[in-house]
Amino acid sequence: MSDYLRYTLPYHLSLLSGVVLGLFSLLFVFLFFVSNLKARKEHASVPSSLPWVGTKPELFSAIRANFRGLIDSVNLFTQGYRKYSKADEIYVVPTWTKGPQVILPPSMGQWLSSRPDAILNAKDCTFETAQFTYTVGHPEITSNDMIDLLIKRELTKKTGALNDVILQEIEGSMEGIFGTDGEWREVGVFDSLTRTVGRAANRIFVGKELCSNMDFVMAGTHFARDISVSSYILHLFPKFMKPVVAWFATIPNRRHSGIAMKYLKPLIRQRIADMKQKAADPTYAWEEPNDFITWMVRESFKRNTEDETSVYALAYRVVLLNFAAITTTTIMSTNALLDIWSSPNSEELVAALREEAQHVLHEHNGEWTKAAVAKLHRLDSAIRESARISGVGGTAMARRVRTDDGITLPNGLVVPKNSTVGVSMDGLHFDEAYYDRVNEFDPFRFSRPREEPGYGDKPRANEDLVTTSVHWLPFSHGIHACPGRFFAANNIKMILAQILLNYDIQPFPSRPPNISLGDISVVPVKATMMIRRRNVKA
Ligand code: HEM
Repeated sequence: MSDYLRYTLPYHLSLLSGVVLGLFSLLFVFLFFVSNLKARKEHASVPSSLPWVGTKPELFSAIRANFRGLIDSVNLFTQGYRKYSKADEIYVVPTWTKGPQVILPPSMGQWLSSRPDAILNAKDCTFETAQFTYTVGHPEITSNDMIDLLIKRELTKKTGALNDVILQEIEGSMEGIFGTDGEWREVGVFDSLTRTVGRAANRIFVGKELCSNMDFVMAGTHFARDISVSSYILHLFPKFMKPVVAWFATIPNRRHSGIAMKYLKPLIRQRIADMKQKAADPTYAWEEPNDFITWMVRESFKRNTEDETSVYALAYRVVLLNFAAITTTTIMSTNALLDIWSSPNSEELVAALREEAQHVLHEHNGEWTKAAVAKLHRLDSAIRESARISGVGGTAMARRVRTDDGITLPNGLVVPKNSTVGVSMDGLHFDEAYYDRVNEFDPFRFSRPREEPGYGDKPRANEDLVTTSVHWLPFSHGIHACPGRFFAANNIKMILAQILLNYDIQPFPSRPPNISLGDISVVPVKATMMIRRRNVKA
């Protein structure tokens, strides 16, 4: 028998590999057909009078156009902007994750930014793009108001007042990763900033003990990455196949959110118990931490549904908060660091930024108070300019039409229910009508006017990092402008100021390029930098 097996094994193996290959080929062809049908249906929902970019009369034209939207979207958005937006016309871009995007010209930006959710919905769009139903689940938690409310009512109001504890975490993280001995080290830019941003923000989200636990912090950021990856896969499939595909595609999502939940649940259970005991007995020897968990538990005491009060639901909200906060902040920090240290005159630029940080810190007795961070005008401008030139691109202010009869745009065109409308971020960020020398990274573009004599007397639009406009859109604009931007901007400025004050980075010979993926531009996550401590610690 064993001789027979040995003799026939190669034959059986080749037969098996043939069958497997055949099955995969069949699956591929099936997917291609099904995806093309799905894409055709989506494309047909857009008013036929509108011009498209990125489509051609060719076999399987719909799925091939979407594929072009996956690999070449920056180019498509820019082409469309130059040809149509500049002529005040509307155009359509095929995308992989959002379906066809109806792109409005700048003249309709302000109108778009102020439409109420009942007509043009922001969350419908985010949820569909990231396939929240499958990648995140828990619709009762994701569509609840508690996170947005607490960011606006608590986090933003306290931003600045908690900088002393945030600084401790920034310093602790940097000393651990960059060293204190003055030796040059090669470290990943994105990785080191993820850890620092994650630890600093989580100091305010979950408190001192958990924020420096990298198993927890990295699980949160991996969960954010898992959501993107699994959503890209799911966009390939028609609705009826998604539940099955999602079960496999979201295995990492469940694993990483599970790790974060493992740490969060006991913390929240204990906080609820302590807060209840303190309320019942004011002499109870326990001091309430000033963090997001405390604010959230306090808010949950006013609510009465399971989705707003259970330990699970509250813990899951913190996972979602990490999803919204950490990778976004890390991307903006990474772009700013790469743009500053790759600029042609980076030595002078770094010297000017460092001089500002030293001067401001000295003026504020060595403390990064709210007022001190607000005075970092040059650094603020450099980050804002980096977000303009290296921003994520794609569709900004993307909104889904909610109303059954569709929506009538300002030019009279009716766009049907479930279409997605928005504006082109890169088109606007690179439009000469709003910015001079659009392709140049001009770090002091926004701070230069402030340093001119007599600036105080000039009536000028405020152009700080947190100020959104229809032509500066990294945080979006209007009723859904990112509520976390005050906290994010505060932390990015403190992180970069600490690097300027305490570390040397070797300038990059050229800017490690961002890559275009889906309808966005992604930072080079593998780029490394040479960094050393300046003021060596004993
Ligand atoms: C540099 C960092 C960040 C960037 C670039 C960013 C960007 C954005 C963008 C583009 C939106 C979509 C707005 C729209 O639909 O028009 C958004 C929404 C949101 N962001 Fe941020 N964000 C950042 C940091 C944060 C942080 C730190 C938090 C939490 C503390 C946060 C919480 C949220 C929430 C809750 C929403 C949903 C708001 C709504 O639907 O009304 N973000 N953000």
